[in-house]
Amino acid sequence: MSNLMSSTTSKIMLMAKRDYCLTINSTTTRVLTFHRRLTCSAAATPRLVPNPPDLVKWVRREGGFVHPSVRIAESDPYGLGLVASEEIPKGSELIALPEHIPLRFPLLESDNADESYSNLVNLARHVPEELWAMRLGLKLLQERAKAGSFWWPYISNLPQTFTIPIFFPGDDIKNLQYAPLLYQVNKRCRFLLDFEKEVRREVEDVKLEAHPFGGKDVDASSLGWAMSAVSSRAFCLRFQNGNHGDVRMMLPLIDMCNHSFNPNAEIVQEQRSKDPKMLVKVVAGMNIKEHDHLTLNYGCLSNDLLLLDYGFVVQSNPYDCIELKYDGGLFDAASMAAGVSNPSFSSPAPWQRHILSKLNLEGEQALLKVTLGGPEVVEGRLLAALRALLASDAETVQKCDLDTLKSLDVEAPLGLATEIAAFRTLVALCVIALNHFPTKIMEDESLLKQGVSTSTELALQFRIQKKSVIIDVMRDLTKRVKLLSSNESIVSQS
Ligand SMILES: C[S@@+](CC[C@H](N)C(=O)[O-])C[C@H]1O[C@@H](n2cnc3c(N)ncnc32)[C@H](O)[C@@H]1O
Repeated sequence: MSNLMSSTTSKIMLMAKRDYCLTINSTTTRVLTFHRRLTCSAAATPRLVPNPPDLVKWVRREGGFVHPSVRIAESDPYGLGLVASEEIPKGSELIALPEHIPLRFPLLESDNADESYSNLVNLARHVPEELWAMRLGLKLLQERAKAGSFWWPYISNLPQTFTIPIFFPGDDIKNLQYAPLLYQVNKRCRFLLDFEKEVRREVEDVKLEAHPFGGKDVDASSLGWAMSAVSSRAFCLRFQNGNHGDVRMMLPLIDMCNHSFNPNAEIVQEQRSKDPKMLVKVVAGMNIKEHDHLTLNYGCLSNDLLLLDYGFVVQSNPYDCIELKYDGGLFDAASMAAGVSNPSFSSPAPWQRHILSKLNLEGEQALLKVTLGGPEVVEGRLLAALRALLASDAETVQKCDLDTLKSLDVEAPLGLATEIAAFRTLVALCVIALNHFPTKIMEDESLLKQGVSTSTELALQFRIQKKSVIIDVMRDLTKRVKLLSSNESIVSQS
């Protein structure tokens, strides 16, 4: 329960002042500061410099290919995007980039032997794997600071600000109303503040030639900018040859494509396209009409990840879900509210414990986070646990394999009564989860209508979507209970 929409006030939060800044335990430290207001409207997505060089021309000049009917254009409300100025047939090559254009962090010492580079690699070692975007962000900052960088035509076209929650005013972080996301935002803010100190310590006595950022000061704000630029734009390419594995890189121009779960374009890698000159290509996945925006699928991502890494939320996102903690006390309470007498979640029998261990819901390494929503509707481990713990006898359960217990497609593997009890418990859990949100969807919607800042709008949209996920799960399960109950009454009548 502790993980579920807790109202715990976070110790670290971003506070709204005239600019955006970050505070720790109420001691104001101006670190993440932007002199322009956060906004995501297209016309107001300022780039790093007012009139950056033409990116299309640069890619072509460097040996890349850009389809003659592809243009950079406003893509309201998504910022800039790529648009077809004429019809483009399915299968057409849209963009191709040679090996030297993507921006990556080559960790091979021989690739870059100078001292400033080794210092950069040393800094990157302080970044945990899950914050990989900061590692590549260090390389981006190095190139941003370098006079005459090869990538300046690309970097100067990057947005000046991002609508990512680490830059939200404190009130809007709270407005998200969802503990798992608040936890991630706070963790990232804390990391940036600590990393700022680390970077300053490491470069303090370094001479100018060896300075990773050409002597320029790097604070939490610029680190946050770089991390956000990378997390919202980098792609992960998979290499089969040369032991590269997965490599994250920034793909100039390709990263002007906005996201859709039904994209009209796709990325093809050099191995598949059999064109050794080009590292990566974008190809039309369907016929693209004149004025259509080119879109790529950034991945099957929940709104938590979309907001945290990209700064936007998708309505009715099929991959959105809510997190719950598997907790005996909470599940007993939900089960009793659903009309089950004497549920055994707090004190499972030894055979039930055995199943919980197999589901990794018990034991030292147990993973207690379970999810509702998304394509699965109920996470398989959670469904199997409910079915097994609400079943009356060990024998019936032990006859079923774990995959059957985990599947929502297998109807009532332990009998109708157990299935109805499991679904009713889930519906009661949904009610508890919904009641944890301090506001109702209708209140959120009327706040949205009042005209709010971009960060408030994003926070409101995010929490509306989370509540909608819960309501959709409740609807789905209630329908299943009704169907099962009618089957049950047919069985008892006959
Ligand atoms: C890879 S960049 C795409 C180019 C970007 N629009 C620009 O102006 O540079 C990703 C960013 O575009 C915006 N974006 C992309 N797809 C979006 C979508 N479906 N809804 C809202 N914003 C989107 C978000 O700001 C995201 O962080």
